[in-house]
Amino acid sequence: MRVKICGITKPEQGNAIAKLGATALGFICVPGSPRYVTPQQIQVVVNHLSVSVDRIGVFANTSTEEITQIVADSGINAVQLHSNESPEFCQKLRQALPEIEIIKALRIRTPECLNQADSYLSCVDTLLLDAYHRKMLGGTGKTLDWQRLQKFRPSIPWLLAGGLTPDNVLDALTLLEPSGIDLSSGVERTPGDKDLKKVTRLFEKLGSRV
Ligand SMILES: O=C(O)c1ccccc1NCC(=O)[C@H](O)[C@H](O)COP(=O)(O)O
Repeated sequence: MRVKICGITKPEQGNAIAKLGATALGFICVPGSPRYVTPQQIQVVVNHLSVSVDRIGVFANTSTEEITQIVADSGINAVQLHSNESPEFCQKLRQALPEIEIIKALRIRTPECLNQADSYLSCVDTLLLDAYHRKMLGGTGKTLDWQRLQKFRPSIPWLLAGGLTPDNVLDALTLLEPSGIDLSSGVERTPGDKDLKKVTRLFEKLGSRV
């Protein structure tokens, strides 16, 4: 199972989290987020990595040109689209960046929002389900209603996000079988400052599932 730890801002934390077992690190390329990092800051974290992990840039309504530039400048190998990007936009991005994994995040406000997934299946590699928040795009700490996701079985891989913590992750995984999980605020001290003790506890809980 993939384990993405998102909102990395510090090189030493990124490296430690990768060594603890994360298969992907997420970098917030959304100005205004308390976890925002520049392409140059991402590059420093990437250069510090002593193990191989996916490096996922998180974007919100950014142009294909800007994303392409940030990919070139930062060393990321996957792009997560976390706002209202259309399937047409995803298709355009795929043409611009054929070698890069494209992850489309769906923020689930009502059970009907899950139906949006169908229109992205042919133009992205991976889906991510996150909780909806009126004012924040991500990193909210809000959980999804896992019971209602039990019939969500898309034909492409998907990641479960939204309010996961070392304490509740096994409850979620008892109900659901995502291809991976994504955590941010549940393993932090403050936004952008990861708590390595919480990350360690997460991997202890996950055990052989990773
Ligand atoms: O984390 C942010 O600050 C953020 C800002 C703008 C767009 C997306 C953002 N995060 C996206 C993520 O992938 C988070 O890991 C995801 O929302 C889960 O966060 P959490 O509920 O805190 O585990």
